[in-house]
Amino acid sequence: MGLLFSKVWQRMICNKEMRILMLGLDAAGKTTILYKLKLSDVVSTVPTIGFNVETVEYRNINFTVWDVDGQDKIRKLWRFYYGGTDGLIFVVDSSDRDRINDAKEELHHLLSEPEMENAVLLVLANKQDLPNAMSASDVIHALELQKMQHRKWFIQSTVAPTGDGLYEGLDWLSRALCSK
Ligand SMILES: Nc1nc2c(ncn2[C@@H]2O[C@H](COP(=O)(O)OP(=O)(O)OP(=O)(O)O)[C@@H](O)[C@H]2O)c(=O)[nH]1
Ligand SMILES: [Mg+2]
Repeated sequence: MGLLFSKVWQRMICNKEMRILMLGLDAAGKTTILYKLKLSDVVSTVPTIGFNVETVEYRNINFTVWDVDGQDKIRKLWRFYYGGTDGLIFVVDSSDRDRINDAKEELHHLLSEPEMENAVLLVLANKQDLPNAMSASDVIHALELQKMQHRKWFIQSTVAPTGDGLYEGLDWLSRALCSK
């Protein structure tokens, strides 16, 4: 698995600085995914503002995961740290039917930010191993992805702890970003 991922990252090197942000509700699987990618050591920091930021730097790629709990003050901070995001990875707990609507609202709120204007969107329908998980097409409808007219997006089913689907998702992202 490590080898496959390193190939994906090799392809992501296209002589461009890239900012990739990974977000999603709490417990969606973001940290698990970040570790699974094992690019190098994940740097986890708690800045004075009091929330977690996890970053991975690999050549031209800056990969950042923010703890987001729907607070507007955190969204305002992205603006401070980042001029714009090239790729947004939005992680969903597909088994959490109770909160899929919250995830939808969070996603659409995020995408309405000016910094996200040119971002391509990769949705990871995570936790597909759980018996009650929604399928990727259920997640498309629940998140109303089909309504997005002007954004390049892709959905991928994943199981973060085994890495299933991550390669395919990142492969799409690298192609989408390098052809931008
Ligand atoms: N069954 C199953 N469990 C998963 C999967 N992905 C993550 N988990 C578990 O879900 C829990 C939350 O995962 P995290 O990676 O900590 O989630 P997170 O998005 O980083 O959560 P916050 O840091 O709280 O925002 C952990 O117990 C993971 O082991 C998956 O695909 N399947
Ligand atoms: Mg986390």
